[in-house]
Amino acid sequence: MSTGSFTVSQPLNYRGGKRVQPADGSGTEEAYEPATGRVIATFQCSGEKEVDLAVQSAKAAFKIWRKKSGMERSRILLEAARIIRERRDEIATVETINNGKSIFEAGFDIDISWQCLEYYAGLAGSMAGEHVQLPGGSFGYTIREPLGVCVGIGAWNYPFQIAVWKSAPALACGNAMIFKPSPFTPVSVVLLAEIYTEAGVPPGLFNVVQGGAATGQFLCQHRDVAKVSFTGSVPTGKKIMELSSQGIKPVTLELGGKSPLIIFSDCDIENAVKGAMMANFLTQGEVCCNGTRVFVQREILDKFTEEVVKQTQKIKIGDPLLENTRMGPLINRSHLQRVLGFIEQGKKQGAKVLCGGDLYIPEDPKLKDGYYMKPCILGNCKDDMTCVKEEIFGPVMSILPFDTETEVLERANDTTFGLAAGVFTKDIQRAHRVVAELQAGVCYINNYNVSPVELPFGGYKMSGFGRENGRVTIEYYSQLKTVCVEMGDVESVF
Ligand SMILES: NC(=O)C1=CN([C@@H]2O[C@H](COP(=O)(O)OP(=O)(O)OC[C@H]3O[C@@H](n4cnc5c(N)ncnc54)[C@H](O)[C@@H]3O)[C@@H](O)[C@H]2O)C=CC1
Ligand SMILES: C[N+](C)(C)CCCC(=O)O
Repeated sequence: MSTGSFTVSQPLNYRGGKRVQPADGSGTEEAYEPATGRVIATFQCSGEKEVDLAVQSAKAAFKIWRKKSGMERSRILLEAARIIRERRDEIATVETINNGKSIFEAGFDIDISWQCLEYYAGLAGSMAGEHVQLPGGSFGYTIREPLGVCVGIGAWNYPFQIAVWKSAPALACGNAMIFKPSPFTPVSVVLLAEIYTEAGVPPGLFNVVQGGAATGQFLCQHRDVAKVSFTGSVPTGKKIMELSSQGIKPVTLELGGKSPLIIFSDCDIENAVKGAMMANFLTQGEVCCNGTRVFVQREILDKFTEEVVKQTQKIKIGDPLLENTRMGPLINRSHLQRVLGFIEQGKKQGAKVLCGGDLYIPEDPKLKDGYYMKPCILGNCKDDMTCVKEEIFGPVMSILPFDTETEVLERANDTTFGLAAGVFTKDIQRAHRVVAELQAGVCYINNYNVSPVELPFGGYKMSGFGRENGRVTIEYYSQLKTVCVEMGDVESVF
């Protein structure tokens, strides 16, 4: 498969165990191949009727699935994990074509996806409640039950992985799921739906509806939807919470961030430079938990800056399907313009471009309409600059000098976001002391942006609530039933 040649299989909705044309529509959308700017799919957004059909189909599948034992569900999810592992390169290729991230990186996203399925398959058999002894031989017990039909709404930066992070725990707990990907990246999640069917889930257990805001709203408002798990921006997160509140539906919100990465002068500089690059340049910087505010202790500011600029300039940009490419195009033209706009504004406010920050035109003529830019490092940054305060969602690192631990903690926490944070130091007491003060849901010590599926992921403050991955996520996809058992006679008040 080479860039510019991929054909998308249609239709892109998936219901009742097969691809379907939506029963009704609310407009059409186009999906692009960011590497070339080519339209790869035109598709209809699902209307209210199609959303309802998807919900009815999921309800029917839920009736079958919830009756299966945890071990039965586990076996099917393990089979799905095995198929994903087997088709890793093919799925990664589709992800790269539709998202633009390098094939090298997309492969890791697919690895994390099958690992996530294996992890929740492992937990499916041990979902259990408690037994509580009460006076007089009476007792109570709790049962952890699925919620029903859950909705997943995803962003475009990790299309396949986001769909798995939501569906693996949902299905493991015995729920059904309807997933709506971002209209920018409609393609890979349909492969996931087909894989679930091949692995043996009942038809309708995992349905896909395509569309944008209107389709998303129909899903959140549907009376038979029990829960909504959302990954995306803060403004949309607020709307989803509002819509879901009408039906008292629980929500999980994985929203944006402007995370701090604190580099102390006693760190291992080589690792800190690698960490800062991991914190800023994966998926062209379009990562919610990126550590874009890089605070560097003044003693090592020059040395660190020189090295991180040197390494950033070496990043190989270009055709994302080539094995040695490390940075592909951004998601679309308007997002590219928005990211470049942040850099322009930063310059006006006094930031200094230390490298990159402009368009990149690859030599290969077929890539000339792609959305490439050179990764950017901004020096001379101040805390109140727009580029330091707002989420850019592109390959732009801001370097901010600091002097003391107390000062840097104050500045690091001075944001409405709270998704992630990182610290590089060799002083282990300081590392834990700093982490204890950081207002962030995910903290890294001496690394950044690794995401083992065994660990919970999610934000503090306006970065959202609820968690994905880790054992705790079982609680977000299940509800607790209490059963009180009387072993004696009823002592009535009346
Ligand atoms: N915390 C996390 O795990 C992640 C957070 N993000 C955040 O996502 C943002 C970028 O992703 P985008 O796709 O541009 O975000 P977005 O908020 O525009 O869209 C996200 C999803 O919500 C849908 N949507 C939009 N309006 C809706 C409405 N009124 N009702 C229901 N659904 C609606 C979209 O179609 C899309 O599927 C960034 O702010 C980023 O930080 C992205 C990835 C991971
Ligand atoms: C995999 N990781 C940690 C780099 C990013 C995951 C969160 C996201 O979907 O942006």
